[in-house]
Amino acid sequence: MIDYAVTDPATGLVVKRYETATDEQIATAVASVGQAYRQWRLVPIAERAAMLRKVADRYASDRERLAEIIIREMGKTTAEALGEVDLCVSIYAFYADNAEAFAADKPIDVASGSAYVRSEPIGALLGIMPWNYPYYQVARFAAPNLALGNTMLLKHAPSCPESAEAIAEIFADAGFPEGVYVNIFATNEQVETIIESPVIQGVSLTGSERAGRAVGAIAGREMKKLVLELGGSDPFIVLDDADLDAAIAGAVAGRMGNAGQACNNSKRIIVLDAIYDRFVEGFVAQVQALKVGEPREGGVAFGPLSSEAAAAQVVGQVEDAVANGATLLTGGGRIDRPGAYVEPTVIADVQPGTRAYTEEIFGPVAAVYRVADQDAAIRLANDSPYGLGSVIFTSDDARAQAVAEQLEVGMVAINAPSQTQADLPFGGVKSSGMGRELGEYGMAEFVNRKLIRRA
Ligand SMILES: O=CCCCC(=O)O
Repeated sequence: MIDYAVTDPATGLVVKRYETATDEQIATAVASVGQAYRQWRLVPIAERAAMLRKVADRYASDRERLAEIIIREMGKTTAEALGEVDLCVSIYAFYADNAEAFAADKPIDVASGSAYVRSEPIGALLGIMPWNYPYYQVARFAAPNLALGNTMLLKHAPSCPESAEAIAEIFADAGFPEGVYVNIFATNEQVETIIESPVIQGVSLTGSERAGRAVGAIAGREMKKLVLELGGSDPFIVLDDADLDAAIAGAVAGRMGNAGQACNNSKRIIVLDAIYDRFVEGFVAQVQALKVGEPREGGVAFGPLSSEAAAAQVVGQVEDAVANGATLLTGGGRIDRPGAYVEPTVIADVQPGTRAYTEEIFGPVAAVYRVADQDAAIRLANDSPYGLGSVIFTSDDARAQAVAEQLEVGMVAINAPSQTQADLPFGGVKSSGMGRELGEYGMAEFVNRKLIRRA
């Protein structure tokens, strides 16, 4: 049985417990999103967009209170929590401004007669979202799909029930009719039943590869459209002509943001031999200088990890790496204080075939790799089951372009750490998932592109 509860990772104390839904409540919720869809799809898109604008305004006006909820739920720093709320403002505003244009009819040139494609919603959807960005993960699924006319059930992470309720309340206050956005505290068994329901036409999951495979298997069996945004072990490639200071600062920010708990953190720092020693010296010094502490304290780089289990898992992965030939350059352990704190860590010499080489490490641990040249960097970058994002630092744009074209990933950032924007598509290939969120592409997944032609 999943236990929905807020447990403050800075103290380990349970703040509040929530009731898991009964099977009857789930059945009612499924029926309600199915019924609401019939009306919601007929509401003019401009009216749906206007409601999203109200959602954006509410995130903006309530940002401190909303930020405090996620600090308590998963230990994010105040600055990062406020940053996440602001990102949500931009996402809801982006779809409020652009949904109508994205959904406009698309004429097709035909030899005879006329034809166009109309973008229609497909029905009620299920969203399954994780704890690492409790508001933002929901926003990038909900905003484009509500604008398009789909309705949705939202199953949030068991550790995020307070933010899950806050999100549902914001939609209700913004005027979304009952049944258009419905939060559910569901079990995994109930999730399977929901996907099996003929009411549900699609599933979007952001989370672990394991969860993605489990939900994907059910959705595949039931022939439900699927978007998966899973893990990553993003390469951060530093070529020998890179601006070293910028690359070091970018690698620290790209790896340690959100305490290293983002799918698109730069988890593997791949550095050309010619500058490796200088890079590592500067990188380790900056990682050691990071202040880790109570998430509400000014100047902290990060607070605790999301839970005791998360901290134990990360430290276990580092210990396993070191036991299998990796070198610990700094950190590697728990911080001696109550709460799920882990030291900022750098490891080198990670051996192919070991867990740290292939697994995603979801915490403040950077693995640095020395490679002989650009081709070796590309080979190593692609030697991963994942293919989400990537970063290239070089002062030669032609080299950046050549490397970008050879990386097996969904996103490439040149001379800057990965940064999410409402208007840019987000997603990966290989075990990082399928489909795209954000930008125009984010409204192009759960859509019926209906052809209408005339003789
Ligand atoms: O875990 C994935 C979160 C993505 C964070 C981002 O978009 O920056």
